[in-house]
Amino acid sequence: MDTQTGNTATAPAGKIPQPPEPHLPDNQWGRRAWELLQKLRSRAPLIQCITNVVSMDLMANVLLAAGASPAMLSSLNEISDFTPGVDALCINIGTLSEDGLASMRAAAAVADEAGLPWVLDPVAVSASDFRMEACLGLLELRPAVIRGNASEILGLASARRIRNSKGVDSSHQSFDAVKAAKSLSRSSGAIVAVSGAVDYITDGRMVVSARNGVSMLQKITATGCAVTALIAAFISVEPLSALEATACALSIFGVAAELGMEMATGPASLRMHLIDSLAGLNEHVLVSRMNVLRVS
Ligand SMILES: Nc1ncnc2c1ncn2[C@@H]1O[C@H](COP(=O)(O)OP(=O)(O)O)[C@@H](O)[C@H]1O
Ligand SMILES: Cc1ncsc1CCOP(=O)(O)O
Ligand SMILES: [Mg+2]
Repeated sequence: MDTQTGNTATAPAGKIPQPPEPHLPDNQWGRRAWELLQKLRSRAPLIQCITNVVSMDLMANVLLAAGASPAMLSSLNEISDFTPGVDALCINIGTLSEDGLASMRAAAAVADEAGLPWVLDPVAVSASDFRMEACLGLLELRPAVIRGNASEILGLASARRIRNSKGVDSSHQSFDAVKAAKSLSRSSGAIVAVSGAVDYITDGRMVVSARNGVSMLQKITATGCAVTALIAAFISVEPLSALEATACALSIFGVAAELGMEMATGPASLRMHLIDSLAGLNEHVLVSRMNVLRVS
């Protein structure tokens, strides 16, 4: 129940105020993830991605394999016609330009106004003042979820470019950014996910860890971008439980990578087998492999 209004229907994460989500027992995550994946497969939500040029192919294919319908439309001239009709929006600043930023702002403003959930991926936010300022401006348009690697979350949470950041890859471990993630979640109203060997997801109060995945994911470009888009797809079918939807998306992506790794001989074949494994994922395999635990 919304603690401020007394309504049983609550605003999606990012649309403050947001009461804490109830705590899901550790042994229920597999069942919950399967439920959400089935919803996604049956509804085929339309996910608009305004993203970097490196990631478009993998992102669209991961969304399709999961059951969503991706659309990489990004022209400013199309936002007012197209964005109000989407189920969720994914914004990724990986190859940011002036024009791209104008589209991102316009689309996020439409989403905010319409109550559509949207997700921010602050790629390499510490690389330039331009990126940092762009992200800080986008935060004002209330993303439901922010997903980044540890260096990105540390930078964005401090609102200052961190010195030891290294382009798009992380120079920190995910655990090192948990405190920053909680603080960013509280200041932005968004669910914040830090990816890495262990993924951490927080609503500013509780922290959940998702422990699936394989280290070779770091050797395939745009896996972080793709999992952010997957989060957008999951929150579109469960907007009132954005923390659970985010943890399930990260975990399902990790399980698909583990299954793919059993057939892969290197990063290129892992990319292919990950997509196949995601498309073919069944309940038994998902439930037996999922490894999500509440840590605080
Ligand atoms: N060492 C690792 N072991 C297992 N999974 C990993 C590892 N590093 C990253 N991942 C996974 O790879 C995906 C991309 O995460 P990450 O590399 O942190 O993002 P980015 O590509 O944005 O830097 C996530 O699903 C994450 O869980
Ligand atoms: C290599 C590169 N350069 C700009 S965006 C990009 C892709 C980054 O993808 P990810 O954040 O998923 O590693
Ligand atoms: Mg990234």
